[in-house]
Amino acid sequence: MAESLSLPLIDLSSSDRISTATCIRQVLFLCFHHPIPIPVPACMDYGFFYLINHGVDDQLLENVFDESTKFFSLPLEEKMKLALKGNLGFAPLHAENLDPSSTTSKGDSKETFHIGPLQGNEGHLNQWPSEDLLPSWRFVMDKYYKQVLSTGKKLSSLIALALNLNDDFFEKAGGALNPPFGVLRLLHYPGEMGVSDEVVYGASAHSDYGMITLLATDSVCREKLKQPQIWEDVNHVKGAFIVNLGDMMERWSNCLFRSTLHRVMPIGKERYSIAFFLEPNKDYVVECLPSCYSESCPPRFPPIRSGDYIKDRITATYSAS
Ligand SMILES: O=C(O)CCC(=O)C(=O)O
Ligand SMILES: [Fe+2]
Repeated sequence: MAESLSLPLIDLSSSDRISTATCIRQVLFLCFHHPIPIPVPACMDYGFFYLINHGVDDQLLENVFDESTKFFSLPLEEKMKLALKGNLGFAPLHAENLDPSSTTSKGDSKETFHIGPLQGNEGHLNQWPSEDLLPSWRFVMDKYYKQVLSTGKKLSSLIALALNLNDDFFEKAGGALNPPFGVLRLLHYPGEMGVSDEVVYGASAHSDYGMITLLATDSVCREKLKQPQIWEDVNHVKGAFIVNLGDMMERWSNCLFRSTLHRVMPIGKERYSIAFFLEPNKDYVVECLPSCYSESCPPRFPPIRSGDYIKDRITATYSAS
């Protein structure tokens, strides 16, 4: 049985930004691997936190869940009209395997829908269900995308502070989020348990690829950096996002901050969740942040174009199944 975990709460509306950033630093600090020691209270060593007072309307979030339920209830044939193109649109059950190293060839037991940037060069690439079928879909998704993007950008300024950078580093000085690249991902898990001793994952073990993930759901699991591995349930807290960092952020921060492995197990009933992945624009070159290396702790990774890094990771998850 997985243990249940209560994560630290980060209040995005707090006026004490320095204390909030310090708390974020404690939560995300990768104390196991980094040579620069920071005292971390054991209870903070999670890599995930709840984000409250984040500015996204509760009602809007509910509307997104409703629209998502309506979409995934459509006949497969209808959904396949919007099949993934350039990683945007619908991916059916078992199309993706989030753990390409696993021997489970069936792929994850979930279906997804991706919405990318609404404006700019990429804006026209999104696929939208027909208005006859889902008249409110586009309006609701559009509004949610904008609100959650704004939340992600505010959070990025706290993460910058937590990394001893100016709070506008990601938006202005570094230019990574100017413009940002965000992907809204709707997920539906049918909850099938598999037969006999076959292992079925809703989402197999993975860490996210990008910078910051904001997740709205009822539960998710994460793995401790501990042997033997212990999986613990992360409970749903009403009105809070579950936040974790992706591998790009770990790399960017020279492993000062961590991404954390997590997975979703089928529970025998349907489940919906809504993830938002915030990433730098595709042309941004991700190289060790100025505050994250020193003579004794040089950069561990070569610079890489954000778009190339994400593309390689996505290709691996769809080709493995
Ligand atoms: O559905 C969830 O709770 C988690 C989904 C997830 O980890 C992902 O899409 O990367
Ligand atoms: Fe994930």
